[in-house]
Amino acid sequence: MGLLSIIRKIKRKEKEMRILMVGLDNYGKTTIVMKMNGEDTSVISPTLGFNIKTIIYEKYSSCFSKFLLLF
Ligand SMILES: Nc1nc2c(ncn2[C@@H]2O[C@H](COP(=O)(O)OP(=O)(O)OP(=O)(O)O)[C@@H](O)[C@H]2O)c(=O)[nH]1
Ligand SMILES: [Mg+2]
Repeated sequence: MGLLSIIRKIKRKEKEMRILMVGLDNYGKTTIVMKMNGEDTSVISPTLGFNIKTIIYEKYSSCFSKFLLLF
């Protein structure tokens, strides 16, 4: 069994989902992620660069990322 198949097997067991959130500035991406995580959303500042967050929801752990796209 190769290393890649071992990693795939572990990931399948963990039921990990990776979600990439991309959108225009000031569209509420961070607010959605913070609300889902039960965090206070009264003071939110613009995300600089990108942000990676892990949320444990029941058996699932989700990873949210925001990427800065450069053209
Ligand atoms: N009225 C209203 N305001 C919202 C809503 N969702 C977010 N906001 C506000 O919109 C502003 C921007 O929200 P953010 O969550 O920082 O948006 P973002 O997409 O992460 O922005 P960047 O990090 O700059 O890309 C904040 O002041 C929020 O309070 C909504 O559903 N309704
Ligand atoms: Mg943000």
